Amino acid sequence: MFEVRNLSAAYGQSTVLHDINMAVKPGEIVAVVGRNGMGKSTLMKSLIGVMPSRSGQIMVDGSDVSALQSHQRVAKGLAYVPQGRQIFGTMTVKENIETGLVVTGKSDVPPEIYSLFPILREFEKRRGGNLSGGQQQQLAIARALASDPKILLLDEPTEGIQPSIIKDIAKVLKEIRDLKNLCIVVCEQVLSFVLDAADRILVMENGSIVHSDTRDRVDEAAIARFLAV
Ligand SMILES: Nc1ncnc2c1ncn2[C@@H]1O[C@H](COP(=O)(O)OP(=O)(O)OP(=O)(O)O)[C@@H](O)[C@H]1O
Repeated sequence: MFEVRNLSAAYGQSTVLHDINMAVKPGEIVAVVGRNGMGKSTLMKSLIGVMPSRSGQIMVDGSDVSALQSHQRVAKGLAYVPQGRQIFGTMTVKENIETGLVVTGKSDVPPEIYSLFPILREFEKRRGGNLSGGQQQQLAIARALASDPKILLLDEPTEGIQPSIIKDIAKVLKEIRDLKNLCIVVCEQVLSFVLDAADRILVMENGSIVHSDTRDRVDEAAIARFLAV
């Protein structure tokens, strides 16, 4: 179980996240949607610990990780796929995935990762920088999975990806959820992707969660209005 309680974060004097609360069950995909600048990336960065939170708790299976550094949070089961993917362009595909293995003590890429992303096995020896955007996104997800997480955080995985591949990313997230029973939190702006992938949708405006819907009872028009510029 992943729980965020009254999380706030600020850049200097400017508070960007206000009392965020969410609970994500194993096997659940929760999407946080909102327009540019509403605080989605700040939320992700605070959860993984690349940015400190100001107050609140981040609970992984009942223990608060909010005072821990990022690598310690990864050891506790959090994994992060950053916006823009941030893969290592000069390293091979295999080496990129191996960077995620460090906390597990394993040295070989688990076969299930290559089963989820067969293209990465095929391109194992290629440099990450030579992959297409969609393939790099798969690589970033594979690298995150290599740490054998309980909670997977993804920041705008569809950014810069062509529509047909966006569908594939939604499909693979659901496969990962089913295979590993993970808690998945994904920040997004692409409504079709969210409707495809998420079990629950939270809307963020100006650093607060202002609306929440389960997928089966979603009010698409209401969510679209929040996303309209
Ligand atoms: N390093 C920073 N210093 C100061 N303010 C920042 C910094 N990064 C982001 N902000 C501000 O915090 C707010 C939230 O930004 P954030 O990047 O979290 O939004 P977002 O919803 O992820 O948007 P996007 O989709 O563009 O990434 C914005 O007002 C932004 O200008």
